[in-house]
Amino acid sequence: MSDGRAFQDGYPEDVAHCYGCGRLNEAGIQLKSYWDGDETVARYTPRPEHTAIPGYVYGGLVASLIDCHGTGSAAAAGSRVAGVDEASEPLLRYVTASLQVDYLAPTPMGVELEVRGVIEQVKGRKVVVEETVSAGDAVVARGRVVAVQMPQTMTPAEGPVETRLR
Ligand SMILES: CCCCCCCC(=O)SCCNC(=O)CCNC(=O)[C@H](O)C(C)(C)COP(=O)(O)OP(=O)(O)OC[C@H]1O[C@@H](n2cnc3c(N)ncnc32)[C@H](O)[C@@H]1OP(=O)(O)O
Repeated sequence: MSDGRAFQDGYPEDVAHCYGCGRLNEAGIQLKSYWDGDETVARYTPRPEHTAIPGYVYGGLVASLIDCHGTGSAAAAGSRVAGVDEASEPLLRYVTASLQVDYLAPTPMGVELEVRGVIEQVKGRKVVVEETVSAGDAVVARGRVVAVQMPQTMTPAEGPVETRLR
């Protein structure tokens, strides 16, 4: 995994509150994604409240990891193509247009999960990312995210962060 700034730490402050990946959302997952060669990677250990059946991870959490690793990977890939300095400048903002998830095997609790992304396409305002989620050697889910640059009309709500998160 490459060192340096996580993709999500490059989000502008006014859009850093996402439940899955916002660094300013203290109640959230705060997923961190990085380049690993041409692929992208994030690691996360689910918390007890992410339980489905005792001993197994809630599928919505797995989907959230795919979602936010996908949009983060899109931000990094799209910014790279646009010539943004990924180490220091704010990354371009991407939102989820489509999220597909296939659950291949039960996801065990108590294990660090690895999310891997492959950038399938960068085209105009759109980035497509193919992903896997693994628990140890087992691939437990596959996913696909179509991310599109955040529309101008989707402006962040006014007011303090605490109010926005209520
Ligand atoms: C910045 C950090 C934020 C972190 C975000 C974390 C992830 C999130 O939870 S985001 C929240 C959930 N997502 C949303 O609320 C988005 C709501 N949807 C929208 O705002 C719009 O529909 C949006 C932006 C996705 C697409 O807008 P629009 O400008 O109409 O796109 P449009 O110009 O038609 O399409 C662009 C490309 O995307 C494709 N596309 C658009 N929607 C979809 C879709 N649902 N499925 C597949 N492809 C799609 C189009 O086909 C087009 O591709 P191509 O260029 O190859 O023809």
